[in-house]
Amino acid sequence: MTTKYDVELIAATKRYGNTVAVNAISLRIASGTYCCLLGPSGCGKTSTLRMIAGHEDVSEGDILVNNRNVTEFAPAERGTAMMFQNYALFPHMTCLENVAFSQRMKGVGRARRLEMAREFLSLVEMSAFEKRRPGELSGGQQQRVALARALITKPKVLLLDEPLSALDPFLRLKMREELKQFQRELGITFIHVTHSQDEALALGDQIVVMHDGEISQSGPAADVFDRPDNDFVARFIGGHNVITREDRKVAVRADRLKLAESAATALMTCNVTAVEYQGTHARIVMKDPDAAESLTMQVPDAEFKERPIDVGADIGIRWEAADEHSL
Ligand SMILES: Nc1ncnc2c1ncn2[C@@H]1O[C@H](COP(=O)(O)OP(=O)(O)OP(=O)(O)O)[C@@H](O)[C@H]1O
Repeated sequence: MTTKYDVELIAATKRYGNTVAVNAISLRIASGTYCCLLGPSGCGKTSTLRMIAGHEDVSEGDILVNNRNVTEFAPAERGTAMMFQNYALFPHMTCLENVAFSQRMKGVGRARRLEMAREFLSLVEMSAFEKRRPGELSGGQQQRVALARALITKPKVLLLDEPLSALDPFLRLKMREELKQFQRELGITFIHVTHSQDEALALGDQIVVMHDGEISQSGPAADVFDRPDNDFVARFIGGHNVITREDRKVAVRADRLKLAESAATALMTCNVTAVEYQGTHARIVMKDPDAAESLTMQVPDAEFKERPIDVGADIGIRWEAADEHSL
């Protein structure tokens, strides 16, 4: 079966004056999938999303949505909808009016557009709040209204710019689950910008790691986590140590480093600089005296209780050859 792609970027570049925010990136996003654009601040994620949405001109290259070249199209003509970081709801309108707004702009009659808006408010379980204004809602509720407002345009692709960043940690997890559920139920493509590795791993069928305006790696979440292509991805995606072994660099996951049983089985000796107890495991930060960088090891809770490790101790560590990933 051939894969169908909803979004394709062909050597897309975004320049602001002399700043190259996005440098000739090419990317394909399969239909009906959840794609996360992940990377540190300033790497070009938002510019990429805004080029897809049509809120930002493309300096060079092309954007295809549903196999149509939309590079010169206005945002409303692209088959995409955008959900903004601060939700951008109109404060003077009720939830119902906010959701119905795009249909009013399209000239849909009042009765029909309110009926449609009610349908989408019901989809996000916000029917009971239709008469409230955004200022009278919690962050999570505002987010649901913003989602209904984006979905009412029946987009092929929903673009989400840091949609969870304004929420407290508890609500963030709950809304994260809900976004994934909506995406599955609706079967449309979601492209979600985040700087959170956890969020990208939890949500993304495809993760696109960006760095300095370029794509460092793109692939299924488990591939990007288990088989980082380079140092940047290994470090950024978290949970990996980059270790130099006889002039080659390897990545080893923090949960795959072990305390050596004896000096003879140790591959390295490190000095412990920090110990953080984290409930299910302890996070041990240590330094190889011959290297500039720190290493991190995760020790399961039971093991840590049996063999506690103190700051300042010199410990031997090892790992299995199968857990080494060459960079
Ligand atoms: N309107 C603009 N004018 C000039 N430079 C800009 C503009 N918008 C973004 N940039 C620059 O382009 C680069 C990429 O910015 P972008 O907002 O796409 O990054 P990002 O990865 O989304 O960052 P963040 O996570 O901080 O939002 C940055 O160096 C930024 O300073």
